[in-house]
Amino acid sequence: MFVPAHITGFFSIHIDREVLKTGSKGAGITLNRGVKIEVKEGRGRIYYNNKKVDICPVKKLLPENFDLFLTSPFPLASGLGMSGASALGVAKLFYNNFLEKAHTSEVLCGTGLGDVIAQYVKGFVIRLKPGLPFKVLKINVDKYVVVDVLGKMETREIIKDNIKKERINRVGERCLNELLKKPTIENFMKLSYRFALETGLMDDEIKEMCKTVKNSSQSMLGKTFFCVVDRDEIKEVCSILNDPIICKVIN
Ligand SMILES: Nc1ncnc2c1ncn2[C@@H]1O[C@H](COP(=O)(O)OP(=O)(O)O)[C@@H](O)[C@H]1O
Ligand SMILES: CC(C)(COP(=O)(O)O)[C@@H](O)C(=O)O
Repeated sequence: MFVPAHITGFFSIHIDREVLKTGSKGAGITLNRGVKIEVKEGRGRIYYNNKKVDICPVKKLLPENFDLFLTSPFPLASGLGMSGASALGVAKLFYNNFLEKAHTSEVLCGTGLGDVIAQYVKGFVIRLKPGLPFKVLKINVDKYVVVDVLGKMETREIIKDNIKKERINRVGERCLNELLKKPTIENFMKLSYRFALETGLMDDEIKEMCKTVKNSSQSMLGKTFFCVVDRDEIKEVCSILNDPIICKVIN
């Protein structure tokens, strides 16, 4: 079982009394790299790249008589939707209503708001309303994405902070309105960079990297640089990055 990574460029947070209706609006891209999911009979243990871990949304979904083995080129908490991908993958294996189960577990754990929906839809995904049933604009793009993970950021700490949430929502709503006027991947990247700066979430090191690479920003919510490039730009971009991972948008 494979579930794609998802990079959110910008978003706004929408909490509803009903968990299913809780989620985010915003935009992001799904990648041809993500999480490989395998299960064996066991005792409810979760392994991520062979290391025993506790991933809240996955724990809520994994039956106690199975062990779960997750493999990914991306670390957890790097803003690439690894928690959402892991939850969606496990839900697909054990539940008919897998989308609702995965979305609900992410929301209840505070580890995600819209990743699961984007990872289900794939492509360049503009989320027009929070939660389920989803309402999205899906755009297929033929682009490469180069990712450079510089560190970690715990999603839960950010989306549960009311001061940060206010800034995220004010800037995120504005970015969505702007993107809908011109729904191109280039405009998405420009607005993602603006979002990272104006919310104060932009890491200084990533800000410097973005000055040298066009169509680049920081993945939300993580300390991860990403840029959208054409094939003939890959070599030059990789030459200035620390540990580049080359992906493609998966449609
Ligand atoms: N070594 C680890 N580093 C970061 N998160 C971890 C680790 N082990 C388990 N976790 C859990 O993984 C989940 C990461 O979720 P999140 O911050 O949304 O990351 P992502 O951006 O990859 O989706 C959290 O539930 C966190 O507690
Ligand atoms: C941005 C975020 C709230 C978190 O994403 P991640 O850190 O990758 O779990 C995402 O779920 C979204 O709603 O767009």
